[in-house]
Amino acid sequence: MPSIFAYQSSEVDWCEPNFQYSQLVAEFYNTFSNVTFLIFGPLMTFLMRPYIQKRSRYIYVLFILFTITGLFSMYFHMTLSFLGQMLDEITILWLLASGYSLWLPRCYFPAFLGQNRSRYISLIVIITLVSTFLSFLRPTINAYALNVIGLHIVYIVVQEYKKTNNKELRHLIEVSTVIWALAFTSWISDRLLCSFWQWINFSYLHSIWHVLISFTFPYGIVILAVVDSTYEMPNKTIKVRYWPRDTWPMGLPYVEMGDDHKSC
Ligand SMILES: CCCCCCCC/C=C\CCCCCCCC(=O)N[C@@H](CO)[C@H](O)/C=C/CCCCCCCCCCCCC
Ligand SMILES: [Ca+2]
Ligand SMILES: [Zn+2]
Repeated sequence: MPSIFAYQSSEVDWCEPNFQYSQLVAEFYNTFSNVTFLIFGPLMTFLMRPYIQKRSRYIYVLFILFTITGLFSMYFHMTLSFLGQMLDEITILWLLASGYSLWLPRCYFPAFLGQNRSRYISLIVIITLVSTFLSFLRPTINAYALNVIGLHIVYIVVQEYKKTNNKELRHLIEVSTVIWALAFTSWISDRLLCSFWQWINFSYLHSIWHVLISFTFPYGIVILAVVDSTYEMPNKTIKVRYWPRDTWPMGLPYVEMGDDHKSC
């Protein structure tokens, strides 16, 4: 049985041919396309610092987990090791769990919790701990299970789209849903249609997934922060801004929070 550190000890191998450019890096494009995680994580932490300090310092954990996901994903694609796979997937699991704990609106809580966030967070921690252990049983299905959680997040976002008249929020949801759909299509077709992509000599869909899914992070965070503010902080104003300039046709969304009262 190979060591968990050994190159190619994972049962999962992506469509990109291995060791094409270096003996050290198994999947070159899949490894370096994670660089956007290393940029967006620290950048979003910096841009959203005033919001985080007013809302909850636990949000720092989410941004740190996002950046670590990029590092572990690089390590996984560089080595295709079992350790790399598990570090990558377990970090994503805890990243999603932190997002659910912080921002899931209370109306989506299971009825037996009675809208109590502390009890809900305890439930999320228990489910995530159990899932962490279960992930070692059938490691090949972990990534599919994580995408099912991703589908649930999209479902919630679409429900909020139906409820709101806020044009800015609707725009953010439209853009992020398109980016997520393109990302997911790239991920699944890399998994299921690899022989076709190799036949046309284009086996880089998983690296396209990395770039697109890293863009859904700032969008997802901003959408959830805006939705959360309407439920949890109705007397605070929250403003969506874009980096590097609000006036540019494309940019990274982030939020600023004012402390002025909406109703006086
Ligand atoms: C109410 C819930 C709030 C949760 C908010 C969290 C928002 C998170 C947004 C993005 C996180 C992306 C993390 C992706 C990590 C990619 C690393 C990777 O590529 N790993 C692969 C192997 O290298 C692995 O096979 C991938 C597994 C699937 C991961 C599924 C992630 C689902 C993300 C769903 C984002 C939905 C955004 C919705 C916007 C409309
Ligand atoms: Ca490969
Ligand atoms: Zn990957």
